[in-house]
Amino acid sequence: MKRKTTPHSMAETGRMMDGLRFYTETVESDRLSPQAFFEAGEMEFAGRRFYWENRDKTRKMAGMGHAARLTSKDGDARFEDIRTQWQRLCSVIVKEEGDQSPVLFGGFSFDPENRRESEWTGFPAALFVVPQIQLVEKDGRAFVSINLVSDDGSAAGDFERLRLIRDRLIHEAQVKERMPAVKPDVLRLHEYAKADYLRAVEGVRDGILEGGPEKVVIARSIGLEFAAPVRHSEVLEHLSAEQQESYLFGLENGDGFFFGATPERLVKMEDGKGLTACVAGSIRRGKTVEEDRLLGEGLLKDPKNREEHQYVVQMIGDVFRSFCSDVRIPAGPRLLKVRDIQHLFTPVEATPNVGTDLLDLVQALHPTPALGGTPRDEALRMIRNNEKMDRGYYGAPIGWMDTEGDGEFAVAIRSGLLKGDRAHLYAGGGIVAGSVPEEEYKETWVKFRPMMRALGGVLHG
Ligand SMILES: C=C(O[C@@H]1C=C(C(=O)O)C=C[C@H]1O)C(=O)O
Ligand SMILES: [Mg+2]
Repeated sequence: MKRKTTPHSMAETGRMMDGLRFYTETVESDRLSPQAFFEAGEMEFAGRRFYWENRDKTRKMAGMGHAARLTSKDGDARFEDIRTQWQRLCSVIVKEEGDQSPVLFGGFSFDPENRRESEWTGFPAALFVVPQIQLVEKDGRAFVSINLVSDDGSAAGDFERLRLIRDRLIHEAQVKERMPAVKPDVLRLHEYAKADYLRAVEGVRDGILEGGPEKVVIARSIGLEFAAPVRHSEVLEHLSAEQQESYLFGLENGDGFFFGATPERLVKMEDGKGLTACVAGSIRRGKTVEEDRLLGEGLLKDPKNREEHQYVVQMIGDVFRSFCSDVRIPAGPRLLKVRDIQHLFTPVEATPNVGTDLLDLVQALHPTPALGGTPRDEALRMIRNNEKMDRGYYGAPIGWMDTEGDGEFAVAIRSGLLKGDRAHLYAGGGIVAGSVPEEEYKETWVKFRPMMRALGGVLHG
């Protein structure tokens, strides 16, 4: 491991003693499991960690501590608020050749206009963090960075302290016996307001039939109570073993841990390319190869599911055409099969216009009709009026950005909020004219399966 003795360019910049500086320093490490690293940070950084894996597993990240915590309470300006704060930090970065870009990781709430009191108290309209210690695994190589924001030139001592912690975390992640991951002991399952959910689906469907919006996504939540507080690293370990075709995310915010395994990309920016995906329309996996194939083929041909899907393709296409050139969308969907469910899937690629950044696309896309509906504003009003819950960060963008403008956001579905020995899990579905409430109810059970499986709950659907 390479070890620098001078805090990079701090020697020069430190002397200025004025103004904000954003220091970063990277070492490359071998043999480092990002999950073991996350777990190693439990004592020191509980409540201030995050975890991320993309779907193709070319990038895994663990973050500990907050070099900076960027938030916004303002529903309308939240994207701009985060962009402004991040750009300010990026403009004072002190970084040498070989240092990796620091990352900003976090998420947005689904609907900042939802003002219900809920389990989401303490999660602002936007919450992003720059970790003090960041592990990025890219194409199999592990880079550990220290990030430090300072405005009084006294960073050197803090840097030394963080180097010691970094080395200890690396060492623990490499050599310490990991605690065996066991499934939590579930005491109780709460099905909140099933009747309310069925009524909401029916009411929304009738509204659609009477000439209201064309599609509205209605969700519900269930609760689990455990015999003991559940360790966050264990949840991630189960999810990553069980949901290999999905993004994996975990964001700690004090005593809350928002986690999930989602198959749905919202948008990725890399090397001047913009990538997004339409994921909507669902059926369970078959018990045999043959049944699975038949279910998949049935899904591809099913008019109700094709309709759910098509609204998403239309809207995402419109957004991409207005922000990008060279937009490529396949003529029809294919299947996306993950452990517990199969979806209709249409990937989209384009070249973002000069001046369009990742947050522009996140803002314009959220929520797509995969989680909101068509037309968007009318659908959001119907969700607010019919869903008896607060989605919090469920269904909203979660992801990361670097200082170069690259990054990726996923749609935070197949997710839950864990607080000690309690968890809230969330799932919904796209309601269109042809939706049948009991069928939609069953579909939500299929979508609860990834979280239920990871948390030791009984699987339905
Ligand atoms: C709303 C969810 O998923 C969305 C709804 C789908 C559907 O109704 O077919 C499929 C994928 C997602 O677009 C969820 O998982 O909670
Ligand atoms: Mg559906």
